[in-house]
Amino acid sequence: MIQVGVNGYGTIGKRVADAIRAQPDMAVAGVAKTSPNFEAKVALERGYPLYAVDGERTAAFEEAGFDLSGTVDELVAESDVVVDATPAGIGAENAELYREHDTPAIFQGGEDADVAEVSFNARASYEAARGADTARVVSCNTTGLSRLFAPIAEAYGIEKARVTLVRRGGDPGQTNRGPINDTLPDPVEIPSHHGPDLNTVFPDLDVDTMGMKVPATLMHTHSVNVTLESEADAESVRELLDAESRLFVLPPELDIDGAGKLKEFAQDAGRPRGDCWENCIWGDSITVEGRDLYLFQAIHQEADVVPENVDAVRAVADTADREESTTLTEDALGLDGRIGGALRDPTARSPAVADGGRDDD
Ligand SMILES: NC(=O)C1=CN([C@@H]2O[C@H](COP(=O)(O)OP(=O)(O)OC[C@H]3O[C@@H](n4cnc5c(N)ncnc54)[C@H](OP(=O)(O)O)[C@@H]3O)[C@@H](O)[C@H]2O)C=CC1
Ligand SMILES: O=C(OP(=O)(O)O)[C@H](O)COP(=O)(O)O
Repeated sequence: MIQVGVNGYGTIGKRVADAIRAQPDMAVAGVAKTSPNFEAKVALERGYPLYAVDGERTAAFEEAGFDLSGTVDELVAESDVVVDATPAGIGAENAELYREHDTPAIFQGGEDADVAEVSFNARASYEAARGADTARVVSCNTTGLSRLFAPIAEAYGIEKARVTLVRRGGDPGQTNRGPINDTLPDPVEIPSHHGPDLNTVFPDLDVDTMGMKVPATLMHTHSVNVTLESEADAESVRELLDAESRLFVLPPELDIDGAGKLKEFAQDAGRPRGDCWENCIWGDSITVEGRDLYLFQAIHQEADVVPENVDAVRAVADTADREESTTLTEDALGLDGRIGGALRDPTARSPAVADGGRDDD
């Protein structure tokens, strides 16, 4: 069993902890937070040992009636691998602690690329992370684009890619985020940070990205244009993408017009928290004109990096190759590349549903 500490139990950390717990070869050593809020209560109810970020915070947890197992320093000492899911910039501050303990660490996309040896995407850079001391799971948007570009580059070659990213303003619980009544070029500079970030995964990819922020919380939407190096047709591209386990090519008969129905579908299908771990590509949007491919995809920002974090743990622990790890991850989560797979077989519920994961306590 790989003992995994999760430092930062917010939007990403709580999902990663549940996904780790669902794996047959991993256990959650504990989770760490700064404040004794509802997520601390959920962590304890799910049976995760709870740690405070430092000794100064322990009194607040105790006053709120939450039992602590210690501080982050002790959590790192208990862990074979740490997943750092703290807010952007805090991960870099924590890097020294992980080094001191000689504990391999996985960082998130809010950190600069130089926080880690490898920019990680399971489809594109798994092998580069094997046995590394540090890896950074690239951001939700970069993860979504890496999953898309890897098979396209292998099958057709990419001469040039152009992406407009229509980004959600904040996550559903982030009441301090916006915009609430505007559509912003964000960042206004071109390329947005996503293009250079993609180049940390695909050094030779010629890609331009433009970012926006809009008053939405559910998902990001990407408008993608790829000039291919060789001829293709829409049907063969659809088949290529449909064969990828972390890409869900939406069939038109589902009549899903946006992120709202996607989330509803995921909830109806029994996905924990209504999470869409896969990229959701509108099949009808896949169009090829000459060597130009066009499509729209939705990225559930809270969810797509979750299976990637699980694979990153196996990569740095060097316990499995890419094929073994991604298969294990997907089987344990019930990630079927369809979202509605569970609907077709009512007895086949995701093991990660309802109780937060595998019950091995
Ligand atoms: N949200 C998203 O859509 C995505 C986020 N990411 C990246 O993932 C990372 C985490 O983001 P997200 O989950 O949204 O962040 P959240 O703010 O939702 O969660 C952060 C967690 O870290 C805890 N925390 C705060 N400060 C510290 C600290 N000094 N040490 C340890 N823990 C601390 C918080 O605890 P408490 O609440 O008690 O203060 C909270 O549990 C960032 O790098 C982000 O860029 C990547 C993809 C998508
Ligand atoms: O990593 C993300 O987005 P990004 O790829 O646009 O930087 C996550 O959606 C978090 O972004 P945020 O910094 O807008 O919360």
